[in-house]
Amino acid sequence: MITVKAPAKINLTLDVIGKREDGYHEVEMVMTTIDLADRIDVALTDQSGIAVDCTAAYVPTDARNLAYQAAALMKEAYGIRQGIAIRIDKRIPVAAGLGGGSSDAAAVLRALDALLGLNVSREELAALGARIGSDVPFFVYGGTAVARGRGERIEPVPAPPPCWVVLAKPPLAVSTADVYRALRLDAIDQPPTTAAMVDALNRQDFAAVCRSLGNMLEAVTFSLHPEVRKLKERMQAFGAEGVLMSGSGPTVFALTQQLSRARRITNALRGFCRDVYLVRLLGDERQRA
Ligand SMILES: C[C@](O)(CO)[C@H](O)COP(=O)(O)OP(=O)(O)OC[C@H]1O[C@@H](n2ccc(N)nc2=O)[C@H](O)[C@@H]1O
Ligand SMILES: Nc1ncnc2c1ncn2[C@@H]1O[C@H](COP(=O)(O)OP(=O)(O)OP(=O)(O)O)[C@@H](O)[C@H]1O
Repeated sequence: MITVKAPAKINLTLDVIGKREDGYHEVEMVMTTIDLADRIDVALTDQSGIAVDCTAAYVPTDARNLAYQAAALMKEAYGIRQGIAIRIDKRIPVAAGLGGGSSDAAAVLRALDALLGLNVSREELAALGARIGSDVPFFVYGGTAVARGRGERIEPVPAPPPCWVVLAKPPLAVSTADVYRALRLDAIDQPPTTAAMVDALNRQDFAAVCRSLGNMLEAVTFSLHPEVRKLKERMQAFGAEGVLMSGSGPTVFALTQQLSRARRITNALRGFCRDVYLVRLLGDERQRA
């Protein structure tokens, strides 16, 4: 048996470039993994099938589970005859914009590769992951990266300078497909920020990282759920250096380099939001692992 961590991500940027023939959107975004992670046990069994068990009762454990799909793809691609048992200790909020399901899938791809000594290249694992979901290849790499295409083309970049991340998830689930469907490309009124973010990361300039935060899906989720905009405004008022919604939402995060400020924001948020987390970014060490 092997136990692996499946970290959540936040989007530092999310630029939508256009709509593609296949229905997906062409994006350019910077994502970074954070120290909030599911724990996943993966074991080989005598039975031939795949069994998934999850501590969160409302997450499906059948073929709809992205970790299940990862195991099924590995079985097919590498002729694995044994059964596979997966146990997910769910700590990442579900349908939150933090990529929990995608990270679980990537963790299972990496775990089976290690457990069976397959030595599959990262590129090949990422290509398999892309068949499960647009965010899975990013999690095969982890760390900080620019994702292009529909999210599957990954280019590692330096992690942001060390800082604290305060996350707040309002009590609602957001469907990524619904948000992309509601997006009107001709109504986007903010400029892309990915190039400026990559420049800020290369220069390790924290103030510029905060200035370059941007997410073109934010306005869409705000219009579907006005309370998410209110949450962002509150977090800004509490004095965070940078505040943004992650992915398709509804989680909003704040960045700050001062622990005392991070604690103050966290405590202020706890008054009216149940799901609040104070975590660190995962730095470059994951990128090298
Ligand atoms: C919002 C993000 O999480 C940002 O990281 C990703 O763009 C979404 O990644 P994901 O959840 O892995 O998405 P997928 O499972 O591949 O797609 C879910 C649905 O979102 C829409 N979708 C997703 C990615 C993309 N580049 N364009 C899209 O239009 C499609 O309608 C798709 O049916
Ligand atoms: N291993 C899993 N963990 C969580 N949800 C899963 C998993 N497998 C499938 N799902 C389904 O996927 C849906 C989205 O969950 P997830 O937590 O991955 O969303 P998300 O964080 O918004 O992801 P993204 O930002 O990639 O869109 C859930 O409603 C759930 O039913």
